[in-house]
Amino acid sequence: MITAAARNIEPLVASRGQMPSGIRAIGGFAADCLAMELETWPKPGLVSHVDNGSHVDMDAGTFRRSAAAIMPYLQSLAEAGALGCGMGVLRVIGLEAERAMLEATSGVNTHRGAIFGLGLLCAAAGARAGGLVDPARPLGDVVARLWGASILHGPVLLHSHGSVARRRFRAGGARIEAASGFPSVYRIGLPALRRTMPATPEDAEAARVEACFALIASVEDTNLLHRGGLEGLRFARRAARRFIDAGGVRAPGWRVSARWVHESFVARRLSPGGSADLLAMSLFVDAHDAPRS
Ligand SMILES: CC(C)(COP(=O)(O)OP(=O)(O)OC[C@H]1O[C@@H](n2cnc3c(N)ncnc32)[C@H](O[C@H]2O[C@H](COP(=O)(O)OP(=O)(O)OP(=O)(O)O)[C@@H](O)[C@H]2O)[C@@H]1O)[C@@H](O)C(=O)NCCC(=O)NCCS
Ligand SMILES: Nc1ncnc2[nH]cnc12
Repeated sequence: MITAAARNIEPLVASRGQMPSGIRAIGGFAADCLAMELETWPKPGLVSHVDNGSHVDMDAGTFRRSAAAIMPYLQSLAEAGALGCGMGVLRVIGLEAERAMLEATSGVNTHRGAIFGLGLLCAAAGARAGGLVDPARPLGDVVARLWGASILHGPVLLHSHGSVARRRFRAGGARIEAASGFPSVYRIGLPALRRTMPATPEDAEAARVEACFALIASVEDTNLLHRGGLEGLRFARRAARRFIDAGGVRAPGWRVSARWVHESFVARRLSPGGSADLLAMSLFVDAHDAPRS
């Protein structure tokens, strides 16, 4: 499928038919990672196939429509990465993806953070599969190396919830995370996924729950700051940390404790949307980067 953004970028269209199949699969797999994030429960305060968490304006259907709408743009980002495009082109595609998301959700922001972070990882996967960088280099390093400086010095959204929270609380947010090569993915999300070593589909969901809680326990999530201020961020991190320190999904009766944490977030209207995005990114990286020996 050729997106409006890709129509504006002639080399992308001209070379699409010649893209190796490994590159052609990147966008679809990234959308699968968004679906796996959604199909994870209990996830404190977040929307899932089971309930709407702390949200009244979106449900699982909204997220599914959003993921389907942005999938072709994630694929365009992979192809742009394979063609060696700079941040200017990636930003055009990213902004088009945000518009497609808002159209699919009737104006609700479901995946802006994921479009940005997962989108950059798709571009990095494209660059690596296209032979533009060392094939052993982790995707996060590829993002930092190829686009880190432009991410930090690019235009800033002045009125987003995230930018208000970042200014008010001096938080880093999605741009710092991406420009530094996604430390939360590599140091927190990915190790949590891998240490729980899924053997069955049910175990795979448990591994995603573990990674989600581990991320909430450490990420400076501007969504939590937006909804709950510093108090909300601290509450969320402490509750998630207690769950992990008590053994996480390896503790007997973990589902009951995880559900209790989920309900305590809903009672406070807290929603760690940044950690949800980082969970999807961890799943993407888990499949693309070999474990370090
Ligand atoms: C660079 C942008 C991402 C700019 O966005 P912004 O200025 O808003 O920056 P951040 O605050 O840093 O966060 C943006 C979103 O990223 C997620 N996020 C939050 N904290 C982190 C973190 N520490 N690390 C990584 N990611 C993080 C989070 O996204 C999720 O939350 C969104 C829902 O938010 P909101 O609408 O506020 O939701 P509600 O609480 O529901 O609102 P109300 O009900 O109260 O009304 C959702 O999207 C999740 O994904 C942050 O929101 C970027 O947007 C940008 O510059 N884009 C331009 C395009 C571009 O450059 N693209 C590059 C190539 S793809
Ligand atoms: N499952 C989810 N619930 C709420 N906000 C999110 N942002 C990204 N994924 C989310």
